[in-house]
Amino acid sequence: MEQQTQPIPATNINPKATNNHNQPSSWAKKAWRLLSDVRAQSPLIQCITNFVSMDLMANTLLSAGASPAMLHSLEELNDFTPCCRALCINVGTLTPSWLPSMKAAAQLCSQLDTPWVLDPVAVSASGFRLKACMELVELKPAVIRGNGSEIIALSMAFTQPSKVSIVKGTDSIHESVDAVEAAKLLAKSSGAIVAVSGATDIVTDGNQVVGAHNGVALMQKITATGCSVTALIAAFVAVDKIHALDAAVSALAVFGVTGELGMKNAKGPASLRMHLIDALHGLDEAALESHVNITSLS
Ligand SMILES: Nc1ncnc2c1ncn2[C@@H]1O[C@H](COP(=O)(O)OP(=O)(O)O)[C@@H](O)[C@H]1O
Ligand SMILES: Cc1ncsc1CCOP(=O)(O)O
Ligand SMILES: [Mg+2]
Repeated sequence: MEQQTQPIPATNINPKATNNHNQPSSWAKKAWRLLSDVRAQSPLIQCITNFVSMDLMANTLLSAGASPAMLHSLEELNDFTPCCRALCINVGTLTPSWLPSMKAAAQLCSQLDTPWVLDPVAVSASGFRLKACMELVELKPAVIRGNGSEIIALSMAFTQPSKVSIVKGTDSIHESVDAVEAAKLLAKSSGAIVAVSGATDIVTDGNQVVGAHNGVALMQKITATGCSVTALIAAFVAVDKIHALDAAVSALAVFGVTGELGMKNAKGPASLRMHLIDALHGLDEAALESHVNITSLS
């Protein structure tokens, strides 16, 4: 049953808040509708992801109401991938033996018009990884989500390959706002919605730029929060593939809000990890509406 809409406290109405209808509360309503659809439809989400993230990613999807499946065997794709509503590909612990599965699954999704989402973890850590990510981008992801350094490097690989800076770790050395132009270029060249996570999560289709300002800095100190929010984007895109930008913004905002709510009970990264999952599972419309902070950055 749909819950009653709560009035929004005046302090939560941001004059720059943006949406398709120019109504301040519209983004919160959209995010709530998408989360409700994920809970109602429980879309099956295939995740071909790194070993570090499998646990948190699966639990994040379950807490949101989706149905995660961490299947990556090439032999299973023809049977399994067509049953999925969306696919999440994450190159965090990439090896040559996994890449053919990633490409085959992405190709299947493109043929079936099933949305898929790419997380280019540590894209510039090696030439092998960078080439693999570029090949995956050619297979038309609906959304690419990375941190600032990853999006800058991946965008640069297509525009100025000789200038790709090597970032060896999985953590960003850039602020997300430093990656806006790179994200726009990557979105235009790939056709994907590009999302950059950070203190402000930025999402663009190459023209429109939206910022989601939720979350807490301690989320960076839990490994695989980035991977997990990418999978959450896949779940939101699964229930509204026509509006991938709205789905990506909403998923990032919802995850950020659960970080803020989880932080109320957390003592450090380990307990935040637990409380964040609990907060996602229990999130209601009133809490979402009063915390969501999304603005236009165009
Ligand atoms: N300084 C910050 N303040 C608030 N939230 C943050 C901050 N940095 C990262 N986050 C949040 O943490 C999650 C993971 O983002 P990030 O750390 O950028 O990804 P990755 O782990 O891939 O590097 C995202 O939901 C993001 O919004
Ligand atoms: C530490 C690490 N090493 C390879 S993948 C991975 C997890 C990265 O997760 P996230 O990008 O969400 O921090
Ligand atoms: Mg990451």
